[in-house]
Amino acid sequence: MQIRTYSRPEFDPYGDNEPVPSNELWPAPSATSPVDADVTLPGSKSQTNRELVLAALADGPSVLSAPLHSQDSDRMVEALTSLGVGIERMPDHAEVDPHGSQRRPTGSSRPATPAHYFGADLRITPAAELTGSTTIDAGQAGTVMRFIPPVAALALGPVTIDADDSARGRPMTAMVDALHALGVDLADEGRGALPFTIHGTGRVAGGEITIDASSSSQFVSGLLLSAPRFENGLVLHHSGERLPSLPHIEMTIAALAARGVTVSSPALGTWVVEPQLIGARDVAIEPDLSNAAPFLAAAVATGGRVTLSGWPGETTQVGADLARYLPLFGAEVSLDGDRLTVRGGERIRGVTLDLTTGGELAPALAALAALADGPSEITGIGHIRNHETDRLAALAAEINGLGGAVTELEDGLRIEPRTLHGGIWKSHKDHRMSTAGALIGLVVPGVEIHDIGATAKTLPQFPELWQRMLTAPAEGVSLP
Ligand SMILES: O=C(O)C1=C[C@@H](OP(=O)(O)O)[C@@H](O)[C@H](O)C1
Ligand SMILES: C=C(OP(=O)(O)O)C(=O)O
Repeated sequence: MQIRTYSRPEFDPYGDNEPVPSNELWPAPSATSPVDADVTLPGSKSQTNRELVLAALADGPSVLSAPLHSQDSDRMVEALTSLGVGIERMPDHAEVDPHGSQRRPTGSSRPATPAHYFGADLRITPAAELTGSTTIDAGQAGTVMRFIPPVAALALGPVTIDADDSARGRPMTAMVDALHALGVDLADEGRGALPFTIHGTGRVAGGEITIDASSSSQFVSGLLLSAPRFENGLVLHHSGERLPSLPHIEMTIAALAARGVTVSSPALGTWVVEPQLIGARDVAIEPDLSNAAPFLAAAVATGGRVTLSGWPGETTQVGADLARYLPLFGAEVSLDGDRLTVRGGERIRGVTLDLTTGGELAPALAALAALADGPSEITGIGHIRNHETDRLAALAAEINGLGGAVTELEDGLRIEPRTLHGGIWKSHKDHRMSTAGALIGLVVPGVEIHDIGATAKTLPQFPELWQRMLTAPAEGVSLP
């Protein structure tokens, strides 16, 4: 067992030593031959939840096409609805081709059905006035707990924001301090954590503030998304030593720009937003490239091929970096139009990787590294101890539980090559832990995942899609 000195205090990597009920175990399917599959995935969580917020604050109705439908997006829809925003599920596209070709619904001016269409489009109608007197459940969604408080501050009346027990420990101090500094009346009893109540007056003064966003980029994104609606706009400085997940901040700035809002950055770690209208706009959501990580890594793990359709030509999604990370493990990556293909090599190489910008990809890449024939070091990801679980502790515990040799570093993992064996892999209520375990289970017989249901956070179809990747490769992978 590794000595853990850095873990989140409440983290218990081995669980409570209670036996896991066998009916809650999901036997991870084994790949009996190299995977050879076409895959289609639903919309990006990060884009869906940003566009929901921006559409709610915009100057007219917007339609989101091919949004994600999952726990995280449902929590965002419920939060905005309870503040008075109109969100309507539009009738399903008339002709859905789940295998990727683009078709226009008959007799409709709506855009062609995107290849990654997995459920209703959404029409969002902003409220004339956001209303409080409500309680919002952020569930496990970091995007809800960090994007909604500034929106709630714009509402009239008290808004209490809470989260799942497992998520109440995620950092919120930067947001609490920011809102106080912006003149918002927020009662958190000095805890700097959820739950807290914001007593909105229908307006936020705005101004110049400094925060430490080193524990999550979502504080910056959350403040920028609402800033155009602050009376004096926002000048935001980040003061901490590091700033993780920069592409997610770029995604926020790009989403604002597409709605006519300019965010200037006169210096590194400073953003300026003038008070202005947020434009109404119809937006097509891209497939979730972070959720693509375990699927594309499956090609590498099995020495096979996986092709993902709907790969965007230009994107701020950090998952796009998989195209340069997977070759480090020995894969070949090629792009043909919107189809990205990953082919695994004869062996899986160990890697040295700084994942500061893409911590979200760490569970899948660490699982792949645990299957490599050489040592790996993945660093720059101390902040992922603040994700759904302490991911560094959880990955070390679960990989070591299968016979691996993983050492926790302060900001990463060192992974030595070992032959892994079957056993129980706990998800720690973390969707990316569930999918990382499934990846290892492809090539290590007898891996059983506790709580595959955790994948509902961002990809409720994961078990079916994963199974189909193995059993229906010729037809492609998709759900009707
Ligand atoms: O803004 C976003 O959509 C996200 C930002 C990142 O958060 P952190 O900066 O906390 O890592 C990422 O890990 C998370 O999954 C989604
Ligand atoms: C860290 C993640 O989620 P959240 O948006 O809840 O922070 C994640 O999806 O990997």
